[in-house]
Amino acid sequence: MSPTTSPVIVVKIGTSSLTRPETGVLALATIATLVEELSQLQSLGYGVVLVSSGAVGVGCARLGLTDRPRSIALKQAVAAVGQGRLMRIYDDFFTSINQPIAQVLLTRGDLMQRSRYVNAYQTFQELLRLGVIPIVNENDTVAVEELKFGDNDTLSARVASLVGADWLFLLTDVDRLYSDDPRSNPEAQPIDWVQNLADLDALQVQTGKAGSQWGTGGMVTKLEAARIATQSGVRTVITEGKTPQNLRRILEGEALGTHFAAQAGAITARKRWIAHGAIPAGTLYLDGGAVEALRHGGKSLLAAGIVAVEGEFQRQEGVLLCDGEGQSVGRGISSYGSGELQQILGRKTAEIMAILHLDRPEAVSEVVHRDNLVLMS
Ligand SMILES: Nc1ncnc2c1ncn2[C@@H]1O[C@H](COP(=O)(O)OP(=O)(O)O)[C@@H](O)[C@H]1O
Ligand SMILES: N[C@@H](CCC(=O)OP(=O)(O)O)C(=O)O
Repeated sequence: MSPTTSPVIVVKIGTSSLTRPETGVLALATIATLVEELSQLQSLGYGVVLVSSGAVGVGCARLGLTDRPRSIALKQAVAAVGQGRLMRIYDDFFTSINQPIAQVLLTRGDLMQRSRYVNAYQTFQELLRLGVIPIVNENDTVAVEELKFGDNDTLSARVASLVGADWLFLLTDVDRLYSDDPRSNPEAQPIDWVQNLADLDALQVQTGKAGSQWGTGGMVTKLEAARIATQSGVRTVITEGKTPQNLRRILEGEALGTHFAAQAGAITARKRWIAHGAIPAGTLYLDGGAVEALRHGGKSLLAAGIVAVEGEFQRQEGVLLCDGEGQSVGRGISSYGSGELQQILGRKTAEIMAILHLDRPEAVSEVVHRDNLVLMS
């Protein structure tokens, strides 16, 4: 895969910024300004990807529904109405300033298999090379529960990870992250810089549960998005959507919004797929020695260090790695299926040879090779 060399930014805008909360009517001035800003960034040499919510909100407004649909079928039908309207509006605005756009609708399953992930990557690369701004949303109308992103914050983070973006901007209806929901707690303190997401636990940041009336996930999913993106080496910013001019000001160095530092040691494209594309099909529980060998010894995972295997999976499927307390250690691709692993867990090479009827020690593989392993906490 040969990546584009220009810096790439992924900008996610939520329903709460695209529509007026009281009426659900489109915030046309915001959309027009966003369109102008993104086109200018594109002409300044940035690769630009827009992740836009709004299909459900716009669909509801079109159909005169005043509440967000609860049933899955109604939501999927409403999204089908709204997505077309949304793209029509974007296309009108972008076309009036000669900026080509593309619609990319994804479901979680599209990033799951390595071949589909690489395919999606190549499509984005071509679009960026052609000077097109891809506009991404979840394919809400056909997404099934098990293969859904569920919210566009984490979708945008996975897209940023997929395309190897430099920046992810999460545009919302608050100007930054606060120590608590500023709508319900006027004492909430602004947070400008997050070096490491673990720092937020120390600061006891409260995120509530839901978002605004039309939003999905609120701040919880934005923090999850920041975790996914920063682990992939993408600097992430939460800032307000009603002033899209802030994007350029931030790129020029102004301290606006909440910034999350990209984590050191950015991982390769293949490891980004292992970490954020592949869906783990099972869990391997490791003993203390194995956790230590992975975290500090730079080693591959051997069967001897596995104490339990959960789930059913085939060779070359993704697995979660956890310590004895069930805390996440990382993710990897297993060289063995779950059936074989149940037979060889805790065993040494000579025993594995006998159990699997192998004739030489070299035929015994590491369970997760170092190249197929991503450490995460
Ligand atoms: N700690 C916090 N800091 C800032 N906003 C918060 C916090 N906790 C909860 N929120 C809420 O998150 C909302 C934004 O999420 P959401 O409605 O899902 O927006 P969007 O549609 O942009 O995704 C804000 O309106 C705010 O009320
Ligand atoms: N895919 C859905 C958006 C889901 C979502 O995350 O919404 P939001 O919290 O407004 O970004 C839609 O287009 O309505």
